[in-house]
Order: sequence, then structure tokens, then C-alpha cells
Amino acid sequence: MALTGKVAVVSGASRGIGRAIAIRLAQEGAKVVIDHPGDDDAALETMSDIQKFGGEAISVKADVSSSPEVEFLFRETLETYHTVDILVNNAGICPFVDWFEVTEDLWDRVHAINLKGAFLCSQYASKIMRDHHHGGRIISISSISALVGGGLQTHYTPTKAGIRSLMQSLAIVLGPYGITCNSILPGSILTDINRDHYADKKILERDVNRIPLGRLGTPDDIAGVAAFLASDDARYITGADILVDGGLFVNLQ
Ligand SMILES: NC(=O)C1=CN([C@@H]2O[C@H](COP(=O)(O)OP(=O)(O)OC[C@H]3O[C@@H](n4cnc5c(N)ncnc54)[C@H](O)[C@@H]3O)[C@@H](O)[C@H]2O)C=CC1
Ligand SMILES: C[C@H](O)[C@@H]1OC(=O)[C@H](O)[C@@H]1O
Repeated sequence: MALTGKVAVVSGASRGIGRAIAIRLAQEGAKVVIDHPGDDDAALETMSDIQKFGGEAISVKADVSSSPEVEFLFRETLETYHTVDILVNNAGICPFVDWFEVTEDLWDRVHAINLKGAFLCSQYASKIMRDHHHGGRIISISSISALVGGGLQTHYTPTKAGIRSLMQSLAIVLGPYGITCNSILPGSILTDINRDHYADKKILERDVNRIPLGRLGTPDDIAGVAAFLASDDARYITGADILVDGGLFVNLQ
């Protein structure tokens, strides 16, 4: 197994893409820390799915937008597994809201969870990786929205562009420590984040028709790419993006 003996922290791993990544990394042999913001039942389900195939995981309640809670997340990780080799910055929210209705509070909340959360987790994880002298992998779930706009996502797309930019800058700073920093840019993946949005069949049909591969993505479509970036095969990749969108981005005409 490609990740045997590695310790991976996955933020927002109770559901959706984070959950699929946590399970896939555990299938590859990693010991996984399932971060969640208080989503206990779903986090326990992720953990029990991992334990069913003999994988190892713990779950830790920590809101990534809070520095003391992120400190707690990494303290618990060190107490149980003694190091961190892989961080996946996945936690995120995307309320679909009209531009004229976007409040300062909403703007701040989305930025605090999506972008500040990636900053806090990356800084805590990279200090451990630096001090333990074994290199590491930081993988952030940005979005196709780092490259294009979204009419109902004016408060969200800047956070995804920011995460991609953070990974590029961290690739420079952390390269000398053997820590790679990359982004995955998913297109439209059906999860709880957009389930209500896609309950509107017209919106669903419109979006699917724009995807050359003819379907929305699944969390597993992203999990395999995260496992690759965490593996030794990706050792010379840093500061890069992998767009995983079924061809949506190139479908202009
Ligand atoms: N579903 C999609 O089409 C796309 C999703 N993404 C990104 O993928 C990531 C995962 O989203 P999905 O799995 O789709 O949505 P989801 O809603 O299924 O999962 C989001 C996860 O983040 C966790 N979370 C929310 N606030 C948190 C906080 N303060 N601290 C810790 N965890 C928190 C939730 O508990 C949940 O496990 C997000 O960053 C999202 O922006 C990017 C591109 C497309
Ligand atoms: C949640 C949305 O469906 C999803 O989020 C993104 O980042 C993509 O751009 C999609 O719009």
C-alpha cells in the first residue's frame, strides 16, 4: 500500500469529498485523523467505514476557522499518532447567495472557514513536518472556481482562488523542507454542499450538459487524485493544480 505508516489529517472529513479522501487514504495504509466541526454522527460513520476494512482512524472535533481548535486538532494528532505526514485542507462551505444579499457576516464566515482554515491548518502541520525532518504533503481542495466566476458565489470564489495562491506560495517556502504543496480543483461534484441547488432539475440539466464527460463528479473522482498527490509518485510535483472537472472548463464553444 502506497501510504503505509503515514499519518494524514483531513479537514472536514465527516462528509462528501473529505470523507471519500479520508477513506481512500486509509485504504492506501495511512492512519487518518478525521476532522469535523461537530458533525459527530457523520464523523463516526466515516471512522467505522475505515475500521471495517482494518484501517486506522480517529475523529477530532475542531472548527478550522478557530486557532485554538486547530491547535487542539494537531495536539490530539500528535498524542495519538506522534507526527503528521499529509494534510488535506478540504473543509469548506458554499451557501448559494445573490450578490446583493451577501452580508459582511457571510463574507467573513466563508473566508474564515475556507481560506483562514487552510492557513491555520497548513501552518500547524508544516511546523510539525519541519521539526520532524521527514518532509510532507499539503493538498488543498480549491476549485474550478479559482479560475472562473460564479454569480451566486461572489463570496466563495475568492476563497478558492486564495487557497490556490496559498499553495503556490507555500510550495516556495516549504520546498526546502521537502514539503510539497498542491491544489486540486474540482468541477461540480454532487455532495451536500450543492444538493439543494441541484434539486432544481433545470439547473442540474444545464450544468450536466456543459460537462463533456456527461455527468457531475463524485467524491471518489477527487479521492483518487488526492491519494496520488500524497504518494511517492507525486514527489516532484509542487505548486501545481490538478483540474478534475470532466472537461467543464474547456467547454467554451
Ligand atoms: N462539491 C463541489 O462541487 C465542489 C466542492 N469543492 C470544495 O470541496 C470541499 C468539500 O466540499 P463538499 O464535500 O462538496 O461539501 P460537504 O458539505 O459535503 O462537505 C464539507 C465538509 O466540510 C466540513 N466543515 C464545514 N465547516 C467546517 C469547519 N468550520 N471546520 C471543519 N470542517 C468544516 C463539513 O462538516 C463537511 O464535512 C469544500 O472546500 C468545497 O469548497 C470544490 C469544488 C467543487
Ligand atoms: C458547491 C458548488 O456546486 C461547486 O463549488 C465549486 O467550487 C464549484 O465551482 C461548484 O460550483
